[in-house]
Amino acid sequence: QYGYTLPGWRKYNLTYRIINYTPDMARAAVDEAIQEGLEVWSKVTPLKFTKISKGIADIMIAFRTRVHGRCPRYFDGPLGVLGHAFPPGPGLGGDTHFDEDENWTKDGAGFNLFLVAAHEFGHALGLSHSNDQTALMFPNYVSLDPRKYPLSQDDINGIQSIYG
Ligand SMILES: O=C1CC=C(NS(=O)(=O)c2ccc(-c3ccccc3)cc2)CC1=O
Ligand SMILES: [Zn+2]
Repeated sequence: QYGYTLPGWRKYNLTYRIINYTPDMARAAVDEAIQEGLEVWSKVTPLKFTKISKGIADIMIAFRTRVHGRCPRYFDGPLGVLGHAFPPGPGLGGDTHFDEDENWTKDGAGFNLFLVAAHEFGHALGLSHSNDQTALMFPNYVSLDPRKYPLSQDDINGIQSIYG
């Protein structure tokens, strides 16, 4: 069960923009992993996500290493933290960064971008971590088959408590 949920976005139509691409995967595979990571959540809420290719999106997505830009959180090189996302809000709110020092993949090798993205987008939408070990919002990465990796009831309860 969730400890707490942060206030969510006060709108259902959200935009996202992929600022840069990891060299680990084909661009189309990154686009697909991100889109599917967002669809995990839009399937169970009224949320709609629209991809834009310039300007400021609600959810700005980037691959970064170590200290990066004006981001208050840093990455730690290979392994360790894989990504971070900021809770809903203006500016940095909703922005999601992935650690470029990881090996991003679309299958079981390295870290599966779809899986980590789905988890991070949970944070970008206002969810905290779940203590339900079958939940997508569980704090530890599990490399289950990403396509059959359904949301747990705990994830659904959490997101619907914000955007029901
Ligand atoms: O707020 C935080 C702080 C630390 C994090 N650690 S992580 O980047 O190594 C990470 C851990 C687990 C996942 C994950 C959990 C369940 C399913 C898929 C991914 C994703 C990223 C991830 C995160 O979102
Ligand atoms: Zn960052």
